[in-house]
Amino acid sequence: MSSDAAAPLIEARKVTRILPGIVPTTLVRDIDLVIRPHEFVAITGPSGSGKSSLLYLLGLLDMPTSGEVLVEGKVTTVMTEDERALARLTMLGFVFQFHFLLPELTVIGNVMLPMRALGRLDRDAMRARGEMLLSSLGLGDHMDKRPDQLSGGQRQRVAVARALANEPPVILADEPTGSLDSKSSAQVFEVLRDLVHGQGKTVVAVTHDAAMAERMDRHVELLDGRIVRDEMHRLAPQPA
Ligand SMILES: Nc1ncnc2c1ncn2[C@@H]1O[C@H](COP(=O)(O)OP(=O)(O)OP(=O)(O)O)[C@@H](O)[C@H]1O
Repeated sequence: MSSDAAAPLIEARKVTRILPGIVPTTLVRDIDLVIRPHEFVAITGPSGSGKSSLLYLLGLLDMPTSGEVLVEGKVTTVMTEDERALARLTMLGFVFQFHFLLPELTVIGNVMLPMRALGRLDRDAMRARGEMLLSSLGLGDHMDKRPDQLSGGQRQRVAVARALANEPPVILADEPTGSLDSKSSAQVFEVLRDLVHGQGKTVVAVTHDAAMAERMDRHVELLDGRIVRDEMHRLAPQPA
């Protein structure tokens, strides 16, 4: 393995996030965490332990009160908002518990949104890429439907396709199976697992599901905003 292959994709260094107020709320405290290529990382912990807050900080959707988040070795706190937005669009894909698809757009229209925001492809190329992504996720017959014509599991797979639109190396998922029945949940889990083991992506997913966390490669557990466990279950697979 070259040293480049193991270079961190995302790194939190002594990250603390405190919400100001009459009684300030500490969301996470003193988080040190290194996310490397091809990792499949579960973030678990009791309700209110700071899982979503940590994911938002790693995803540059929120800023630390102190400490640094680095993306590909670059300190993001000193970036301009435009530079952070570019890092988000190119490096990170997001999947949330509730899919957040735009109801007025078709499935393919939703998947093309991040490509439009980045503005690097023309319309035909965006559509072709969207079709390829949706077909690869078993949604080839649903591209021109609206999100409300799909099942919950299908909607969540559309959300995964949208997260992959700009080919980011990292997918951050907040309870991606939290609103699904067990069959759809298993399907979405397999999609995420294949992103790592089949396509060499990195997936970091917040989950309440202990069984799901045990099936992922690394398990980070939070309690009261701090990391209390960080275990590798198995080595991250290297791409062929
Ligand atoms: N905007 C906010 N205003 C006030 N308190 C907040 C806000 N966001 C989060 N908190 C508090 O910060 C703590 C951490 O919240 P966070 O959502 O990160 O936890 P979590 O582990 O993801 O919880 P859950 O599993 O219930 O989603 C909680 O005590 C929460 O109530």
